[in-house]
Amino acid sequence: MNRQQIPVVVLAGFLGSGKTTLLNHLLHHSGGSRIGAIVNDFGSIEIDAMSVAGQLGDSTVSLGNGCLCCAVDASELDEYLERLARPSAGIDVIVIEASGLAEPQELVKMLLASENPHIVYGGLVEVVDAAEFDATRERHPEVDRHLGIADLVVVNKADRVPGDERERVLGVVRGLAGRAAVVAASYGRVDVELFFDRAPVGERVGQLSFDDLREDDHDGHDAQGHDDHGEHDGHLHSAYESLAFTSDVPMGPRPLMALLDSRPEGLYRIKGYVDFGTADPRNRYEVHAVGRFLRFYPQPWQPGEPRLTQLVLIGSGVDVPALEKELEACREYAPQAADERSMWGVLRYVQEPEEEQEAAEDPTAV
Ligand SMILES: Nc1nc2c(ncn2[C@@H]2O[C@H](COP(=O)(O)OP(=O)(O)OP(=O)(O)O)[C@@H](O)[C@H]2O)c(=O)[nH]1
Repeated sequence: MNRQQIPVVVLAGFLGSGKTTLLNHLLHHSGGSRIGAIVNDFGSIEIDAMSVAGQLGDSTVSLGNGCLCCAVDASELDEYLERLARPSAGIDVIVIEASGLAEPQELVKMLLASENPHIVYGGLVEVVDAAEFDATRERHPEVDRHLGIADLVVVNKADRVPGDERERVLGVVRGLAGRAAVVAASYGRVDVELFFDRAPVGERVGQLSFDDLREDDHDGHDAQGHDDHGEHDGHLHSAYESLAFTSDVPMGPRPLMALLDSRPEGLYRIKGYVDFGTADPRNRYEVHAVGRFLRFYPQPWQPGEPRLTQLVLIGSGVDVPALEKELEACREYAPQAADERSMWGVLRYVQEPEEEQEAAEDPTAV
């Protein structure tokens, strides 16, 4: 193999399965290897890019708003690959984190079609949420097809399911994944070597059915700049809408929790950062909802950091204008005098750091 060629690994998986968590794990455990990352967010606020930015400086680039699989042409992707693959960047491997609604075969196809001599397709890694696996397959049978073209499947969130259930899910995934390696993980903690030293790439690509990669060809709409991707029939994201919400007025913890606690079933994914203003002036609250799972992660505001709430909400069959109005109604223009009880509803969803650490380190959980 040409040693100059940098492998480009596609990291895919349904909404909230743990792609960004896994990417951060790789970045923290890359040893002497330098990783370049391309992050493709579905919503127009680049939450994923923000949560990996800072770790990589100029070796992270963000392809925001819209699924990469529906880019009109691959030129923007090529441009980023070109930038990261330049010898002066000193990068050893490039990871593309696809949006949770992207069609992986479209991305693989783009990489195979790339004329950049410095890169080589490095395989498809699919992340699966063990706790949501059955429900996701039920709604989206096409997920089976995604697993069928993967080179490595990470069955993540092993800590969230009991041992026998984990074995059952692993068995089903192995059946669907063909010859791909299948590993269980918690918080994306996979062996980094396994991730980068994927099976001989040329051989694997040769086994991908070209028809498989070609099917779903579309007429080239530009998804960039639109939050509504309804025109890409057959693609996972065709049934999803997203809302990007930004506010420089703090959010009232009580109304926001009332909204989140009664969120409709279809509102599958929420991510971003919340400013609760005087209710907790020291911390911003990173928030993640995946299905019925909801978690807040308080983090101190950095000096000079603009106090903003930035949320991306992704769902199917959601009344987006109504949701936006409800969020707007949570803004707190005239904060009450400090009332620590107002945060109780939020704190129910804050996990003790030790608890999370234990779950991640528990050898029986992986
Ligand atoms: N319990 C548990 N939670 C996890 C694990 N991995 C990720 N999470 C949590 O799941 C939520 C979503 O994780 P992300 O890494 O943002 O998922 P993602 O696939 O990048 O999400 P999208 O980009 O929106 O598709 C976050 O709250 C994570 O902390 C895990 O192994 N166990």
